[in-house]
Amino acid sequence: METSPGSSAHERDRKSGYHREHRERTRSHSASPSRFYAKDKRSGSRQGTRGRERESRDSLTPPYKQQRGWGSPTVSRKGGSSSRNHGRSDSHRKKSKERKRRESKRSRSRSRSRHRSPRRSGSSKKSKRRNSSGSSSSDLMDTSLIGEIKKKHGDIRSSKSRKRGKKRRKHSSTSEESSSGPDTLPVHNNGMALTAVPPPTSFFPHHTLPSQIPPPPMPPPAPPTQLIAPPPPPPPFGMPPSLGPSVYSSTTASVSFIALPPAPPTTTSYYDAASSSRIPLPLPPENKRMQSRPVIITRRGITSARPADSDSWYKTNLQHYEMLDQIGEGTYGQVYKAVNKVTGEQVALKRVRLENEKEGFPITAIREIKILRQLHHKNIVRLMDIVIDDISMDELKKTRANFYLVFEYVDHDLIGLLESKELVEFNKDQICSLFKQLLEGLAYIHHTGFLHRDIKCSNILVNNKGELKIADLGLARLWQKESRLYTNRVITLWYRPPELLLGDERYGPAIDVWSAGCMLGEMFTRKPLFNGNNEMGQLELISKTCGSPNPDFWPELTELPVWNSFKQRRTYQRRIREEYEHIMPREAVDLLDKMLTLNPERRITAKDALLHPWIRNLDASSVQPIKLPQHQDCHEMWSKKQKRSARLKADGSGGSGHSSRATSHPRASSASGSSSKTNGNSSNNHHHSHHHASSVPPLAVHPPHPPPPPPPQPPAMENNHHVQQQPYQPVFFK
Ligand SMILES: Nc1ncnc2c1ncn2[C@@H]1O[C@H](COP(=O)(O)OP(=O)(O)OP(=O)(O)O)[C@@H](O)[C@H]1O
Repeated sequence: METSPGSSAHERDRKSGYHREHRERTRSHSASPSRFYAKDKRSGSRQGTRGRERESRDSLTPPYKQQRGWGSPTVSRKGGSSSRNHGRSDSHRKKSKERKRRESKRSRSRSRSRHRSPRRSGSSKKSKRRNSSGSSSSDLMDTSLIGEIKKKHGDIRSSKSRKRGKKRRKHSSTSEESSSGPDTLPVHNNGMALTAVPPPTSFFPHHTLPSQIPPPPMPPPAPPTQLIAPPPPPPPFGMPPSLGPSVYSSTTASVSFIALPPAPPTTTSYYDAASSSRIPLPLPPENKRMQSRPVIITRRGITSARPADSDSWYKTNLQHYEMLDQIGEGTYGQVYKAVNKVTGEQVALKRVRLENEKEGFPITAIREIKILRQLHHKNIVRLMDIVIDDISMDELKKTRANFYLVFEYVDHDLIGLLESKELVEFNKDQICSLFKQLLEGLAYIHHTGFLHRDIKCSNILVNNKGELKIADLGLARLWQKESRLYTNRVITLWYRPPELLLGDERYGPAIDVWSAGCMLGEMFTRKPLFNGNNEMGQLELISKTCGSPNPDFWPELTELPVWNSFKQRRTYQRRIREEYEHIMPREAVDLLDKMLTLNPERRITAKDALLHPWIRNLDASSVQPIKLPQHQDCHEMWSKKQKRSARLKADGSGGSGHSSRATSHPRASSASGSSSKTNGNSSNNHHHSHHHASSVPPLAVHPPHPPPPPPPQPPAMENNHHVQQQPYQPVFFK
């Protein structure tokens, strides 16, 4: 696989990515977090804290898939032919002994020559090559946006090469024609190329099997195909997948086929950076699209195939969404609340800034897309689509199109809730319930072979039903024990574990467990456990509560790069229990103690934490639903604005001083109060008439909601989380 260790991509990573990463790391090693944040916000990437750009395009295919041949069902043609031979010799055995001997001799030599025949092996190779002609292996693995668009919309080669392809196909058999081209692309399973088992013809009556493949033996009479759902009529333009594909399952095959309803033709086009032009994307004929693009779902493991709804990707553009509010300021762009104009479904649009043309699409965004497409879990935010601006050629010459990741919308983030003390209260069972969901999502991420590397309260989303979703996988990466060094400049400082602070580059899932442990304490105290200003300060704070790092119980400590230069003012004893026993239930403190173990080798895993008595003994039926503010979405950005305006009021300065930064943009004042709760519930609400056309700049037109009384914040909280000090950026949508 292109991304597996030892492959060329991996080698490239090692040679270029790692060295670049290492150089940059040494250059910026001692930057303080405040510098990181400032730099982050200026440059659009949190390099200092998170090292997003430093890591090379690493393997994003989890090892559990690589090792177990995930989703790669293959048909053994050999098996078919050899069984035919057996059948034939069986029939001859019944005849005279002499004849049988001669016949079996002949059959043996025939079978030998069949295996040796260069023509046959050549043709089989050729057929493989031909089969992949419509989609070369690189094409198959091409999960780039353009690659995806190609797959989605068919062949976008130049007309010249199309003609060439046509000529070539003329000489080949009809079956070859049917096996090449965009409508017969081998199927992807989460970015993995799959050798698709040819579906029984009953699934796709018009599907022509390739003639160069020797006819398979007659299968044993299969039980009739079970129709689970009849194919629905084609959805209207832009209608999302909720209308769903029809699922056919075969009890004989190890795969299921999802026959997707024919999608209506669209007029999508894409911007080709090389030619600086907008290229229309031709679509394959409607009838072909349904028949020959089965999605294969393997029956094993946690993750199945790409979600069926990914088939609707790239069929919409920004015009399908109505922007409502800005809800977050991300590393590579703003996050907006929006609504799908057709379905009324609320979504979060994460804008991908393409500031530097040379750098192209940010690697963090590519990572987030690739990884999220492989993770399907109720506690991980769902990536639904990727859309681009729909702008004219003239506009494109002057500016650049924006990409938007379309996520399911989640009403609140945890930091927004924790900081809204007047609005939200949690009891210990509710905290336990939320934390259990966090552990479930995290255990899943680790089980699939990834590290999140940025677990913190603002990346944990909670909807009005009390469901928790882990978000922001821009820093996540595939992890393989002992495989290579990783940058230690990941995880926001306050949630960063001691091994990373001491320069460890061979870390593992334990880093996320530490961050989650910090969150557990924070959910009870409503303030960060360790809010250091720099790495050494952070270590000092950790040591005060968790005890000083000591090689006696952490032998690998002496091998860590920073250990020798790490001078502590004094030696601290561990006092987690003393500090938290009066705030948290005793069992929760015990779990906290295990999660905040200094030695990562001894730290509890997410999976084991789920078995901890505090989590395991939670009686879900006795947990009262959390009373979440239905009238107000609580996100970090909103919360910061509340604090800022409270401070302004307290100062009585009325907008002078640094606060003028926050309102410097003409739209900022209306925007700042406009974290409007437009639709009450989180999903599938039909948008109300007061939503405005997307051609109107959304931030300017929404009447601000009356903000709740600003919570009085202790001064210590002011620097707790990333304060988004930047003024709103004006955004104009077509
Ligand atoms: N699906 C979503 N639904 C609702 N709000 C969201 C969603 N995704 C993100 N947000 C909000 O936007 C904020 C920033 O999003 P996110 O963390 O994904 O962006 P980022 O670029 O990675 O930011 P950061 O640099 O802070 O990690 C989140 O803290 C959250 O408040």
